[in-house]
Amino acid sequence: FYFYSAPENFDEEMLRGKRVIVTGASSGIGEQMAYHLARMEAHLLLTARTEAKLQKVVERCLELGAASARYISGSMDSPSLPQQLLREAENTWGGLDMLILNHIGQSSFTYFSGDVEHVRKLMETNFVSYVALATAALPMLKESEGSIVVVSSIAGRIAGPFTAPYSATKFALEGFFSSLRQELIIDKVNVSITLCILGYINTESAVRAVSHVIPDTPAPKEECALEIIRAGALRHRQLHYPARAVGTMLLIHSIAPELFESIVRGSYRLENVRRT
Ligand SMILES: NC(=O)C1=CN([C@@H]2O[C@H](COP(=O)(O)OP(=O)(O)OC[C@H]3O[C@@H](n4cnc5c(N)ncnc54)[C@H](OP(=O)(O)O)[C@@H]3O)[C@@H](O)[C@H]2O)C=CC1
Ligand SMILES: CC(C)CCC[C@@H](C)[C@H]1CC[C@H]2[C@@H]3C(=O)C=C4C[C@@H](O)CC[C@]4(C)[C@H]3CC[C@]12C
Repeated sequence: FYFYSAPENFDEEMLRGKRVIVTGASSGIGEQMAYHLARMEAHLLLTARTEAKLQKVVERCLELGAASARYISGSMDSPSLPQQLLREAENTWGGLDMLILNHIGQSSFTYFSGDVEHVRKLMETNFVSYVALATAALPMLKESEGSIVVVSSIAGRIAGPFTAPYSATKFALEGFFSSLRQELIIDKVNVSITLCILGYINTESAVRAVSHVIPDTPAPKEECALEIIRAGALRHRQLHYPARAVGTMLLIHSIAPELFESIVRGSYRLENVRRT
């Protein structure tokens, strides 16, 4: 389960002075990752659409001890932003050590409405932009023997109802980055790729989207963010968080998929699913 040349133990010092890009850093797990990295004295380049929120996150990062912190705002459905971001890293740092791909476009937890245009756009935001960012970052990551961290979901491994477009984008990520990882190994390029398989996390947007349907208690975003950074720094190929819940779901699904799916459907408050 470990990428070659993986260090054994995590030490927060590993991130000190490292040059890190975090996408989707204005809220949720991305914001929490920025705060952890700031505490660890990393150099930060953050991105999301909302400038006012990014400004506040950058301020807080500087208070927490970031070696430096700046942001570029913009939408990842625009094809120019990935290049712009990596150019900024090159110009200000002359390199990059870690690329954390975390942003997602808005999607609602409901029956597939038939909106194909939404699927096209979500693919662009949640998947194609990840490919574009990784592609633009690879030359610098090769040079630094750095890391790519891809934040995905259990919904990118096992599809439940009400997440059809979102699940599709997350399944795509695993296909692309698992293939790319092997090409890097064949080419003896020491850039690690960590895929994060997350369960339900207590970010504002997730709780708002699903708490009326899913009665489970979500896991804490702060711990989740730290585990993602840890897995990336240790060059692990995969992270399950929360480990026990995600591990159990994957295991049961692999043994008895139909039974698993019916248990999931049975646990939802279906009468509360909004039909729009
Ligand atoms: N929370 C959960 O239960 C789970 C989350 N995950 C994964 O974790 C990651 C983070 O999720 P979470 O923290 O909950 O999400 P949030 O909704 O809290 O954060 C999403 C981030 O992406 C940004 N964003 C939204 N639209 C765009 C866009 N078009 N272009 C660029 N940035 C955009 C948002 O900022 P802004 O609006 O300012 O652009 C925000 O910073 C995602 O990859 C998600 O799939 C996986 C499993 C479960
Ligand atoms: C294998 C699964 C069928 C088991 C059920 C686990 C459920 C409870 C968990 C696992 C993954 C979770 C979703 C997720 O990954 C990300 C988002 C995006 C966010 O904007 C809105 C919430 C949403 C849809 C989460 C909703 C809750 C999900 C389905």
